[in-house]
Amino acid sequence: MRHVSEPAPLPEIPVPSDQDGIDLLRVEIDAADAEIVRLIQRRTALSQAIGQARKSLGGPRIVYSREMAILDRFRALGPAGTDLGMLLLAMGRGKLGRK
Ligand SMILES: C=C(O[C@@H]1C=C(C(=O)O)C=C[C@H]1O)C(=O)O
Repeated sequence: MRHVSEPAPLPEIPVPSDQDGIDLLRVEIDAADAEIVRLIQRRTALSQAIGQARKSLGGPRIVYSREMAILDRFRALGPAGTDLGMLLLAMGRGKLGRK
């Protein structure tokens, strides 16, 4: 099976000393947010496709061991990271996640 490799470490960001420097960082934040939204949409679609496949194959709705492994990765971002990971898992469940 193909594995997605870990992304390269991020370069340090020098603290800007003027408004132009701040504006430049804001351009990068806007680009990062757009990419984050795109990736969340992609992640949600991937998760829902797997959920639908498992439903039609008669498998479980949720695989807790896999979800724990995913939350481990988000733990690197601190307590808010775990919350974020849980939100992403909930988005992936979509209709399947509702009782
Ligand atoms: C997508 C899957 O199904 C569910 C959704 C997951 C997710 O969004 O990452 C993880 C585990 C399962 O509860 C999977 O098993 O990989």
